[in-house]
Amino acid sequence: MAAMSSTSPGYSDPLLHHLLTAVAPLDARAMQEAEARQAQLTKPAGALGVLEETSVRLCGIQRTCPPRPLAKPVVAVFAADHGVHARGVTPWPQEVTASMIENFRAGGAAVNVLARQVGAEVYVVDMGVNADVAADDRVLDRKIRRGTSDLAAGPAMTRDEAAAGVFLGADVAQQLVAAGHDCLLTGDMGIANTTASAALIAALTGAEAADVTGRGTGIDDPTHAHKISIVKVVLERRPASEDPLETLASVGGFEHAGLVGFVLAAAAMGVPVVLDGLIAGAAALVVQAIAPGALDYCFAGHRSAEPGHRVALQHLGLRPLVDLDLRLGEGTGATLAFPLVEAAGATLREMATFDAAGVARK
Ligand SMILES: O=C(O)c1ccc[n+]([C@@H]2O[C@H](COP(=O)([O-])O)[C@@H](O)[C@H]2O)c1
Ligand SMILES: Cc1cc2nc[nH]c2cc1C
Repeated sequence: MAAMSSTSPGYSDPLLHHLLTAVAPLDARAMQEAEARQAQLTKPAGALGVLEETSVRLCGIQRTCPPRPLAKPVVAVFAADHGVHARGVTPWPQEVTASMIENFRAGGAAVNVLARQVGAEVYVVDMGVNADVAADDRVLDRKIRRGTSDLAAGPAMTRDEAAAGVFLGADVAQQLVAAGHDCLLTGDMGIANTTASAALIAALTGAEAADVTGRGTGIDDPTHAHKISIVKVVLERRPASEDPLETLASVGGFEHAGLVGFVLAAAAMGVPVVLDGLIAGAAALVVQAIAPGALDYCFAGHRSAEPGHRVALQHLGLRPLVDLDLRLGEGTGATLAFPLVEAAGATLREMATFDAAGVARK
């Protein structure tokens, strides 16, 4: 990955337009072939449940049936800090974002362990951590600013910063795919980012603050009530006329912006994405608002215990592959779910048909 560029590409709304128009519809012929093949495989129709739909969509994404094996998965952990941290919405000090990056670098975080289990590589992308983070071949410097502004007081970032984040995230996806990665898994790290995620989810779904604001890393009842009141303040101060990029700039985080670009670019390249939890769900709502077809390239890895994630998934129309009460982020849910996506594709590639196996039909 030494070839990965350390400089930022330029950015502007025309570039965003290009990224959006590059997302093609899924390949209908490959999906029809996949459905027909599923019907020939030695099992009662539909008996592989969600794996069947997953396998069909994988064919649509890769534009071929059966789908190619997903041999080189990668998790990109988008990391950033948040001005709203100063409002006391989380019990954890902000420096935990930077120290967890060192833990990722050393291979000791949960996502590193789970990624080793499934043969995925882990990259960290510093989108806006409020600390000096050393870049190396696994920790990429894409820092826009050292943390967003306080979203309760005004916009978290400028529209240009949000667009920059989208392009930086897209650039990371492009470089990972150029390096041979064939399935992109989303991850995130950012103390206080569940507040920004709740605000994004409420803004983009119309849900009430109280229905999307959870306990994040773990907060008591008074802090939870305070966090809900902060999200309410954010929703009230937003202008009604925002477009999705403005909403991202207004209430999101730099990691959300990076994730938006990462997902859009993966879709534009025809590469499947496995989404993680609450933070990825919030970013995916921005993607849905600007390029709904890009969601066809996304699998919801899991459902987080955070209430806002349930709301986000419903609005996205995505069914989570696993539901294990995880509420960690980092890409842990996406990484755990990745083998299910690959298993779905393997059924189409490897299962015998009724004719080949000589099994009688009903
Ligand atoms: O992904 C999730 O569903 C999720 C749910 C709760 C917490 N997190 C992680 O916890 C951190 C933010 O929590 P908080 O309480 O500081 O807002 C951030 O690093 C997230 O990755 C992540
Ligand atoms: C320790 C710790 C690890 C995390 N991983 C993702 N978010 C996190 C938040 C905390 C506090």
